Amino acid sequence: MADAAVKAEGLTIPLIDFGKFLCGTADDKKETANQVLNGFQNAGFIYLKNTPITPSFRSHVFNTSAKFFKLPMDEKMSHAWTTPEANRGYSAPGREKVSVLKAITDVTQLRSSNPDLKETFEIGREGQEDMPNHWPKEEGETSGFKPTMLEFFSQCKALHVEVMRAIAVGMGIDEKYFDNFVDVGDNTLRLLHYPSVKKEVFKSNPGQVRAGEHTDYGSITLLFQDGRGGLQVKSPSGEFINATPIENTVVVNAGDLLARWSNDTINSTLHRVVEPPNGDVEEYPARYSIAYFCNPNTKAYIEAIPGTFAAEEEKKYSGINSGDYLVQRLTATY
Ligand SMILES: O=C(O)CCC(=O)C(=O)O
Ligand SMILES: [Fe+2]
Repeated sequence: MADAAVKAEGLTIPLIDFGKFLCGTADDKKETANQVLNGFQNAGFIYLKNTPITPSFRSHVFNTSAKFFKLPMDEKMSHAWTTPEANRGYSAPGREKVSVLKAITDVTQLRSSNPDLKETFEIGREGQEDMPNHWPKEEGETSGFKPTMLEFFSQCKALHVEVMRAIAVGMGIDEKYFDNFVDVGDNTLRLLHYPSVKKEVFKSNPGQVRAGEHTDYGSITLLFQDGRGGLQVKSPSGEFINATPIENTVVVNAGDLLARWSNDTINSTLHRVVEPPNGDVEEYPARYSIAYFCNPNTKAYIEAIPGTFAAEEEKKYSGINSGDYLVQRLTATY
């Protein structure tokens, strides 16, 4: 059994040694794969330690991200996010309101009441001619930004493939079953900055959050958080539970498309970012996190994974094109 990273109100999020999947004995590998799959089938969330992404590189990526957010607003706005199809660039605080509501009018109402207290910068697969990435100038504080982010993108892409292999092994299907579905790397690297905020802001607006409750859309999300706290995951009994940071772990959660792909045997669980837990301050410091949203290839056709249904009529969803699904979801969010 894996240790628990989080355990409260019927929510158990396992802390899994992923090194044992990558480099362990055959038994270690199978046992770890089972832990990964069980975590996604129950909490919808897992914590991974001992991934190939080193602590020193991770910290370099966080430092590089912070330098981008320190740029003047007009420079950041010159890289503004434009369309759901491209899903690249900078979003100023209040621009995106993630929400469980899908109607655009409702999202607009929500956005004007309690905007998310965050700014983000999104990077997609490099080299897509019709959707170029935005890159800050390779000079001054942001010199080295592009090679750092491209390297991180590619390390995360590789980790996605390995986590999908663990799911396959857990399911008892061919370890490489998902490889051809995820090899292109149609993923999104999102840098997040939650600016420092006075405690008073939360006190005077009980509904105020740093990021509203939502599920992610794709296959899995690799979430790298700093030590500030505030991430919460919804338990089966409906309570939001702190997903307390554990140094050098990667929080991984299943997204809606993986839930659908697994015929709802895997859970895509609601989560949000709220006022940090240690409230004995006048002002909370800034929080930084990085979400790497993994998706099946844009062109992949997604229908129930073998073994997640016994008979045709047990398939809960019709097949769908991955890219169409994601654009549809993103269109409702911005
Ligand atoms: O910042 C975090 O810890 C969570 C971010 C998140 O859930 C998202 O961007 O989808
Ligand atoms: Fe999320």
